[in-house]
Amino acid sequence: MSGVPTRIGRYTVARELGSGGMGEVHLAYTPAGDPVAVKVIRNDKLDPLTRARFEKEALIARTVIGTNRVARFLDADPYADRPWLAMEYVAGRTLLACVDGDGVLPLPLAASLGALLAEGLSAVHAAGLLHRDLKPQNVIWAMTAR
Ligand SMILES: Nc1ncnc2c1ncn2[C@@H]1O[C@H](COP(=O)(O)OP(=O)(O)OP(=O)(O)O)[C@@H](O)[C@H]1O
Repeated sequence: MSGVPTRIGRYTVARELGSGGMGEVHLAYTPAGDPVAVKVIRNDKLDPLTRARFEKEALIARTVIGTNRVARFLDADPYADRPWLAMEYVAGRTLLACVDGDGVLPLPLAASLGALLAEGLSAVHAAGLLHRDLKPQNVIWAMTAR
């Protein structure tokens, strides 16, 4: 973890789940012990432009509704020293890990997955947000039915 505090907002950080161009995503827990995923802007991305983009995304993310194909927005502080956004933790494997581990998806499964992704993306677009980075690392095959 690059200088990430052990507490972010009311959440206790447990471990890093992954990282991307703008931030790191951590598994953290609420005071009640429920898991959440908290995205924090990377130390080297605290420039005004990235902050402004993150602020806009956090504002819009709370308006994504009507789908359980997108991790639910919970809370955010885009004005913190290290701006953060908390969302529902989705336990499972990324699509990349599934394909790397198990091989290419059978066609009917790939087609169903495409339909589910389109459902999630259309809810994101309806909220006025462009994903801009849909890739197998960002698709999580949830362990439990949703
Ligand atoms: N809600 C979540 N629940 C569980 N794991 C998650 C969640 N969100 C992200 N992750 C994990 O964290 C990794 C990094 O996510 P992140 O959103 O930072 O990816 P990115 O799109 O590459 O980043 P960026 O938007 O900064 O370019 C994902 O590949 C996934 O494994």
